[in-house]
Amino acid sequence: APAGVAAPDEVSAEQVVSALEAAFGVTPGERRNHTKGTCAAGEFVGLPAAAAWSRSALFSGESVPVVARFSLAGGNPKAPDTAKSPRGMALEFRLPGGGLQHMTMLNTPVFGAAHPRTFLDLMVAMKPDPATGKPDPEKIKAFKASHPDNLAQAQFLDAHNPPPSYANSSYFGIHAFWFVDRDGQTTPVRWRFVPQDGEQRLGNDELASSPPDFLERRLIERTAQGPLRWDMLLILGAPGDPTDDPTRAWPEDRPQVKVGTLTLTSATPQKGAACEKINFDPLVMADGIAPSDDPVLRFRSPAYAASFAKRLGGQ
Ligand code: HEM
Repeated sequence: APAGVAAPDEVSAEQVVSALEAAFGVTPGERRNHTKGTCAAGEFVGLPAAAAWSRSALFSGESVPVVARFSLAGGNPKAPDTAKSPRGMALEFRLPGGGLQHMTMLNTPVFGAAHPRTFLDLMVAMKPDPATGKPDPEKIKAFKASHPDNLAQAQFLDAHNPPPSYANSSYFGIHAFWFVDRDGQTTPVRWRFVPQDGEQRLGNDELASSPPDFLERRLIERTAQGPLRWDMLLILGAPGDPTDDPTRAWPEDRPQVKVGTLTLTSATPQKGAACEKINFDPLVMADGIAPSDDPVLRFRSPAYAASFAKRLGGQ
């Protein structure tokens, strides 16, 4: 970059967390992003056939306890459950021997930023205009025009209404990761969790008529009725597939293999529950799964740490 101009990735975690705070305000003691959420718990059973690609203890075939958190994107603790924004599913797998594996996913197949700079610029553009209390449409327009890497996720969110329940959505790992087998051979992969309850979306009429809060209640009711399951699908990358760009999907014809099933058996409001004080940093990984060189994946870790440190300190 020319002198005095920041290179695309010269963005600090503190800058991004400050921009989230300016865009959404601060709820003391709470997450700076994905503030509204619900805890859940259950187990994951991996398929031993996945050992062909990963030696992770996830795929031993034994039951692995899971602490989960579902959420709405953004720092608004009162975000309406009809908002056409991403929904999150964060999983902490508690492996035998004490190891941890995190998967922190969204219900969009791609992300809205190829670099941390794009995410920062979006948060800056979303800061409410003091005159209206709302983001300035001109600033959003200018952001979109100057950040084409935001387009794919924005188009997906535009074209797909949100789900009526957290239980009726797929969740995508979005980034590429490396699976590492027993011999140290690596395979580029992506993954998604597909609901056995089926994918559903609110109709436009329901979008207009639904109350602001229904996701938490429906998840609690659904898990009280019986086990709630997602299949974990592994998508195998081919040579040349991008592993460093979360805004670009891989071709649809890549092999998809079922590698396990997540079962959730309970859900509770987040206050005081097990998921509340977890930092679902996606770089918390156990042996057998490794991060790609995706700059957004790498940046998430310090950003989550900055938010986590503040909220643990009561800020
Ligand atoms: C530049 C990119 C990103 C930044 C700066 C960012 C920032 C953050 C921050 C600060 C938090 C709150 C952390 C905490 O206090 O515990 C958060 C939560 C979350 N993020 Fe991101 N994020 C980014 C990209 C992504 C991507 C690509 C995904 C999905 C693939 C994602 C999914 C989530 C989810 C699901 C949560 C809620 C986790 C929980 O329930 O605790 N984020 N993000």
